[in-house]
Amino acid sequence: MIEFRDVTKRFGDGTTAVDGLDLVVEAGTITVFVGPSGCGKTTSLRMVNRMLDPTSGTVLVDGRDVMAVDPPTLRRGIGYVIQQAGLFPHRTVLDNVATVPLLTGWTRRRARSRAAELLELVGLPAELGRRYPVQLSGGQQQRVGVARALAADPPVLLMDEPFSAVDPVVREGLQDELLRLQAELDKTIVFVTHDIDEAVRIGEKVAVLRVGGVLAQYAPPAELLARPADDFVAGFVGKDRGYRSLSFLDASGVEVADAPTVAPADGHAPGDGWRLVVGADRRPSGWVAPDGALVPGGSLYEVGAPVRGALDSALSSPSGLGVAVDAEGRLAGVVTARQVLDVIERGRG
Ligand SMILES: Nc1ncnc2c1ncn2[C@@H]1O[C@H](COP(=O)(O)OP(=O)(O)OP(=O)(O)O)[C@@H](O)[C@H]1O
Repeated sequence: MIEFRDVTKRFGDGTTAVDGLDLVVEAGTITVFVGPSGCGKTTSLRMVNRMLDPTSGTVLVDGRDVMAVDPPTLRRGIGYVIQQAGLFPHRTVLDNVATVPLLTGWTRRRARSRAAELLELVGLPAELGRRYPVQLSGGQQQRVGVARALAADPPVLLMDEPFSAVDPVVREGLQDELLRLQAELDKTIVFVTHDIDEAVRIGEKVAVLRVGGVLAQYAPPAELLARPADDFVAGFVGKDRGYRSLSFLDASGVEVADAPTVAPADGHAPGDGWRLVVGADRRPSGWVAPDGALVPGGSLYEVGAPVRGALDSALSSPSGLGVAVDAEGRLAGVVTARQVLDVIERGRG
């Protein structure tokens, strides 16, 4: 657990970067600090591992005031990942990851074998270990950065805009990977970003800061989107927050109905209404229109997934019927947008 108790940081030139921050980061969770440029996110993060010291107030890690622990000892228990990974350019990928274990006195052999395990853990092929950082893509470098921070198996991980230098598709992949890793490793992670979409996607709790380093709201993402504390938070979480909040409501309340289906081999004769093309494996592959034309399907959604996927499936379907599948991709049934909206309305209670 990490606790900020009335923490203020003022720099020599009089800038107040963080102002009276009170906040508890629960152990084993991902907490995201988000806010506009200059709102004190990085400053707050750096007070956890003593790259900066507070002007007043206390930062505690597992109940201990960080000021009472000498920085090298403190940092051994705290991994740190930054934008563009911050890898050593003249060391191989494997040696980059092995750096911290070597510093803590491991033999070279043991450190390298741990590094190889970690590369696998973050989803990188072993042969990349022999390359130099410059020979990797941005996304691969970020993975190496994460592997390096995990090398000493620290209980706490600080991540400062780790994925902001990569394009949106790679970034989503890295976010998924982080969520997968966290499910396995159960670290206490503080993650800084200025991107609200990233914050609500990966954060279990999100702290929104405003310029001047004041905490505007600290809440789980669904609550932040549904009930912003004030106009600043509402503006920051954005205009389509109503739609985005559908990512947090599950679609299991949406009853699926049987769909009229045809087998691919049945041909595409004109007929009554739309029919879903379903193969022998029960996987849907498109629609036959009433005039017999074959039309590609809209998006599919998995039963029990967030309601956003169900609504998108219905809205994107040429027939107006969203297609639900099970975990193996087999047809479960169809839904209309109206049904999904009814579930959303009921969810408002
Ligand atoms: N060493 C310093 N000396 C003086 N002012 C500083 C120093 N470091 C940061 N600041 C100021 O403190 C405020 C908070 O900076 P910080 O880097 O924590 O913001 P941030 O929210 O992480 O911003 P960004 O998203 O742009 O990285 C800013 O006004 C910044 O200019």
